[in-house]
Amino acid sequence: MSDSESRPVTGAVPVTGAVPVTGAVPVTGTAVGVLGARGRMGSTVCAAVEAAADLALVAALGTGDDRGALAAADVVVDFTTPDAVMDNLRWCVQAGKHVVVGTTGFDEPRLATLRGWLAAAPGVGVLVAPNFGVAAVLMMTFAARAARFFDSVEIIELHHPGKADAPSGTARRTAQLVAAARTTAGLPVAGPDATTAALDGARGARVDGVPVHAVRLAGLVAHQEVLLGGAGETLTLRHDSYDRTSFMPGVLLSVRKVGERPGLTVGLESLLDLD
Ligand SMILES: NC(=O)C1=CN([C@@H]2O[C@H](COP(=O)(O)OP(=O)(O)OC[C@H]3O[C@@H](n4cnc5c(N)ncnc54)[C@H](O)[C@@H]3O)[C@@H](O)[C@H]2O)C=CC1
Ligand SMILES: O=C(O)C1=N[C@H](C(=O)O)C[C@H](O)C1
Repeated sequence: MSDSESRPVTGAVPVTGAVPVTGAVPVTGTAVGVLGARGRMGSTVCAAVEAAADLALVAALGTGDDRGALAAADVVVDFTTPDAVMDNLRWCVQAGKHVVVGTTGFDEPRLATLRGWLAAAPGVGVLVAPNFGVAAVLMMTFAARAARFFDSVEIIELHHPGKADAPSGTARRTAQLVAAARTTAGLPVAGPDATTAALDGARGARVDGVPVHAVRLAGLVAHQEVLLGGAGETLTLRHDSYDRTSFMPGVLLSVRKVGERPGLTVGLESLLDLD
């Protein structure tokens, strides 16, 4: 969503640009700043923070706003773009801010860079999660556990047409988890496939060897199917986010916990006590 399509956030703090708290308003609870505050996710996060009794929204920033307005924040939440997020992260870590990152685009080189910045900022915590939906995390976890019992696995991710990237961060992470589980079990990552694709892309893209297919369709929000197939049977794990409020419990949990976890945490599952 462009900033010109910004939507209002209801609550005490009008989110029409940088919203610094100058000290005149006493802040109770954890002070939260949001980057990407006028986007689809950022605006939803602002509303969720404002509705939480133990959190206070102290800055809501979009493209071009001065990050200095984050001075009052204990925790910064970033839902911007894969192009913008690393610069934001470097700024926040150097400023000593804990960060919760929902923005996608994190590969190993990016995570390594982030670890390097964090090594120079002891005590600062950053949590990066490709999906804050609890059901989505469960779907990824179940997929990894199921992967070794089947011959084949493929992933279909389906999203709204405004999504900037493909494949989704969730699909990438799912494929990585599935591939790792199959490798650990001594199985080939890719299932049997005798097809010669007549057109590039007809068989999707491979992420760590797992075929991933991306659909962009009006009316959708965020959805994923993991298809697992064996002798005479299949298992389909499907997750649907029908509304962006589905991500808010995970975002707020992360905001509350990130300060207790110095260094880098990847994935919401680290906070969910899954075995
Ligand atoms: N981890 C999760 O659970 C979820 C992650 N996402 C990811 O979050 C990201 C954002 O998604 P949407 O909100 O749908 O996109 P969006 O396009 O609606 O919002 C992004 C906003 O960030 C702003 N922005 C760009 N650069 C900025 C900067 N340097 N500083 C401040 N603001 C900046 C843009 O102007 C825009 O308003 C994407 O990477 C998406 O894949 C989306 C949904 C859930
Ligand atoms: O852009 C989105 O909308 C979403 N992005 C994340 C991703 O790429 O996995 C999470 C969710 O799928 C929604």
